[in-house]
Amino acid sequence: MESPRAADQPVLVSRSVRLDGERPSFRATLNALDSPRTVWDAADEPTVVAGGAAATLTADGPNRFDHIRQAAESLFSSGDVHAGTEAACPRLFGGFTFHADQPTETDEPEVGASGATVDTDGGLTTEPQSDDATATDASPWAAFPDARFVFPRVQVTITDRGPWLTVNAVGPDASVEAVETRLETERERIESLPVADPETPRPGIVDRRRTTTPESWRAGVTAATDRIEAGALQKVVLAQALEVDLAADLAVGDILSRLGEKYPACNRFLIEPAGPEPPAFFGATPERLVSLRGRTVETDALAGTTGRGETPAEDEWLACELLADPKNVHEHDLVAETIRDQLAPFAASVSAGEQQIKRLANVQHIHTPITAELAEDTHVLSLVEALHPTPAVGGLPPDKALETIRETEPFDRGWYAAPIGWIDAAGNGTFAVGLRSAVATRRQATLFAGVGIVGDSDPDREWDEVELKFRPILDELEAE
Ligand SMILES: C=C(O[C@@H]1C=C(C(=O)O)C=C[C@H]1O)C(=O)O
Repeated sequence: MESPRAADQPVLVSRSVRLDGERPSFRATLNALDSPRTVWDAADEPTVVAGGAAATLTADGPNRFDHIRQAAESLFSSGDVHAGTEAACPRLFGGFTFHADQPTETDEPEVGASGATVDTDGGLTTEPQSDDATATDASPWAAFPDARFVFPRVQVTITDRGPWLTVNAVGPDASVEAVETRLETERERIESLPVADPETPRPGIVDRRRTTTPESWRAGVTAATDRIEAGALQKVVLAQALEVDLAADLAVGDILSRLGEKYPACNRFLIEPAGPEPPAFFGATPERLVSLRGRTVETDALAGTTGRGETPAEDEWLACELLADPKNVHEHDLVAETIRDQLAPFAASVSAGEQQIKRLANVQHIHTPITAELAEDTHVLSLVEALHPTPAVGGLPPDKALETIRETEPFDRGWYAAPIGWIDAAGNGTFAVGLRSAVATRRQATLFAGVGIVGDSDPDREWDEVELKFRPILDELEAE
């Protein structure tokens, strides 16, 4: 049964089926899917592993959130969807750059009425879409536009009650019959994947280049604290990049699988642009930007950091010291207050929980959970736009902080510290902040880590905090 379609409108067809047998291995599933691949694994949500692009939405510039929202609404409005369970419903996965006006090097296919570029696969072909960027481009972000969302061709959703498979198609040639046939072949393929398979060893690092020397870091932090003391700025988050050459090929499935074991409270993600050997942006971030279900919003203020102890008693001591430290509490309070202010125009009510400790394998953070009930129906991307960047990754006031970041950091943040997540047809979604992350090609990775600077920040202690925040990814790249 086909839905009516306008001749000039892309049509979306989506079908899902429950997979039988034991859940296939995460790595085997990821490795079996075509690029561009997506991984999304957030607390209290089903894990999604997806591949291929039935449609790709891209947008540039300061209005990128709005352009993607409009393009997504238009895409989903043409839907002929049978999902079987809510978790298997078709979704768009992607993200944004940190700054609004990155130079981009994408192809320019047809531009949709929304201002976003909508590129469909015209049905169910298996040709990879073309992007010009290759591993030899100077910026690791050359293949990442200001905003990019992929509507996957194949989506495997692992729920508490078992795995589901979704197959999507978009375009004038998309047909229910072709999608149902593909659903059957993909089901056979995924069900026959191994439930366990051997991991490859960590690749090892042969060379590393830090963007920032200890001297230039000290100078940058001191210039920022001078600005704060002069009253022009309250807080700024300064970051560093670390570029490493790998001794063996990067196996992103293995890295994500180990990150999941070591950082179970974090949100794992993988985003690939298109191309035969696309770069990958991946990580395990502790920070949720926002999640929206209906009119209920959940978010987190996460800022203020200390290390882990050698013993549970030392951990506890460090946590108590962190919660009593005026510098870290000030840094945290600025974030929590700003998030509440940013949500206020949308909300009938906003409430913040108790300050608590979020304890990860490498660090401990101060964490305040924040919830809100919206006054009216709102798309998750409108909230993303209002919240990004929070002072946990930008600063206060936002304009002065962004100016300081641009003047100080000698590299492009790209998608680091920016919103990464998913949206569905109803405008629900979850977005994380792309931290504890790297952008990598087969033999090279660039890692990012930043710290909040307030008036009494000490450059050397902040340097040590950057080191701790590189650890999650660095540990997975260094040979044992
Ligand atoms: C900027 C980063 O982390 C952010 C900064 C923190 C801080 O300054 O204490 C803590 C958590 C994050 O909000 C990063 O991990 O790169």
